[in-house]
Formats: sequence, C-alpha cells, structure tokens
Amino acid sequence: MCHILEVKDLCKTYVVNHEEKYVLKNIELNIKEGEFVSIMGPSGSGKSTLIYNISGMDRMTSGSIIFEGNQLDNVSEKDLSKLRLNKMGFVFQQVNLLKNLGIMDNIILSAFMAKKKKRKEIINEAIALMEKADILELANNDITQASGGELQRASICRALMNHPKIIFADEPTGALNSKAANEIMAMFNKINDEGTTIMLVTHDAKIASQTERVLYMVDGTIEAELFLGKYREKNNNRKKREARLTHWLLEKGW
Ligand SMILES: Nc1ncnc2c1ncn2[C@@H]1O[C@H](COP(=O)(O)OP(=O)(O)OP(=O)(O)O)[C@@H](O)[C@H]1O
Repeated sequence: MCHILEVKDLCKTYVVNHEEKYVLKNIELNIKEGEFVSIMGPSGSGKSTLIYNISGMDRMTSGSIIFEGNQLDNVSEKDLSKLRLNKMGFVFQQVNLLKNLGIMDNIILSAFMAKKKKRKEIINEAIALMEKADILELANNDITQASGGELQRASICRALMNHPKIIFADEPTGALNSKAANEIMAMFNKINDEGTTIMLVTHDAKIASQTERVLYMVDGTIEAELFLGKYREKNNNRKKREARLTHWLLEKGW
C-alpha cells in the first residue's frame, strides 16, 4: 500500500509574547492510502494544529509534507486551495453550514465551485449521497430544521461531493449524543471501506476504538500509536477494542 501522506520533521511555532512557542515538534508520520487514523491526546497537545498543517489549511514553520506526490510547502496558495477543494474533505465539530442556504444547496456548493461537472450530475450525486446518509427528506429544509446529527451527516455529504482522497475530521462527534455519534462513525467506516483515507481527531475512546490506528499526541509530538486494525461492526468486537484502547490510554496517563 502506498502512502497518501508523508510528513517529515514537521514543526509549527507561534510567537507568543515575543517568544517562539513550539506547538508541533519534529513530527514524523506516514498515512497509507485507505487508512482510518484517529488522533487523541490531552487538550492543547496539538491535534487540531497537526491536521490543519498537514492539510495545508495552515502553513507549517518547517519540515516537509508530501500529499499524493505534491510537496505542499512548494505549492502556491492558489494551487493549495485547488488541491483542498478537489482532493480533500473537511468535517468539523461545528458544522459550518451556510444559514441562508438549504441543506441540499449547502451540500452541492463545493461541487459547483470545482466546476468539473454539469448541474444535473451534481444534483444526482448529492441525492445519492443524501439517500445513503438517510437525510434525503431534508434536502429542501433550512439548516435550522434539522438535528445536530442530521446536520453533521449533511456536512459529511458536502465533504464527499468532490470525491476526496482524504477526509480530515476535527472532533466531528464532539457535539453529538452517542446515537448520533455512532451513526457518524458508521458513515465514516463505510466511506473508508470504499477507499477514502480518513484522519479524525477525537477525545472519545469509544470513537477512536472504531478506527484502524490511534495516534497519541503529547506536547506537540506523537508519543505513541496503537494499531487496532479495520473495524468491522459485524464481528461485534467493539467492546474488546474499546477495552484495549482504554487500557493503552490509561498507561499513557490519559
Ligand atoms: N494562533 C495561535 N497562536 C498561538 N498559539 C496557538 C495558536 N493556535 C493554537 N495555539 C496553541 O497551540 C497548542 C495546540 O493547540 P491545538 O488546538 O492544536 O490543540 P488540541 O490538541 O487540538 O486541543 P483541544 O483538544 O483542546 O482541541 C495550544 O497550546 C494552543 O494554545
């Protein structure tokens, strides 16, 4: 399996009170194509900063990031935006859907911006995605007329519209109840089974136990990683994986 992402010696600093503060320190990380990786660690350890830097949403201070053969530090802002629009999908804790657009219009917006497909094709794809996410009946609703879980499923549909190679998700279940969170994880696992790589930040061991590999960050570094293998709901191994991960996290002082 090849690497979709290769991160070498990544550092990110901020200047706070005239002093340089290291938020990411010499990160070395390879992500295989089709992997489902979660990132855990204490608050402030650098989880969000890591995904913002490796997705090119933020510029690293030093190091190297190769995404599908593209050296991100050499790419212009314009090309980086194009790369993000066409190859990456983003899902956040706050869904960031536009208030003046209905749910379907929010989902199709990025596909119109990519200017690759005809209107009819875009709409048919959005309908198919909403059907899979079980939100088709909400297509014409305002975003105020849907639950948090339904809105998060809509934001995943939005992230999938341009067939991204990788999805970056920053605490996507953080604002949801456990039923809605499980629905989101079922959706992510299905997307991952279909070949999309996923990197997900979470504080929740139940959520991370449904991913393939867990990275544990401390103080701007990846301190350890745990390989759990692909999650298969049918094997009903959820409790075992959760117990294994919790034990590992407790050993790390979580
Ligand atoms: N623009 C900024 N300027 C200065 N420091 C920053 C800036 N953005 C983030 N930081 C600092 O970088 C560190 C890592 O932040 P980050 O949000 O990546 O952590 P996190 O692990 O995702 O935290 P949480 O779990 O609370 O979301 C924190 O100490 C934060 O205060």
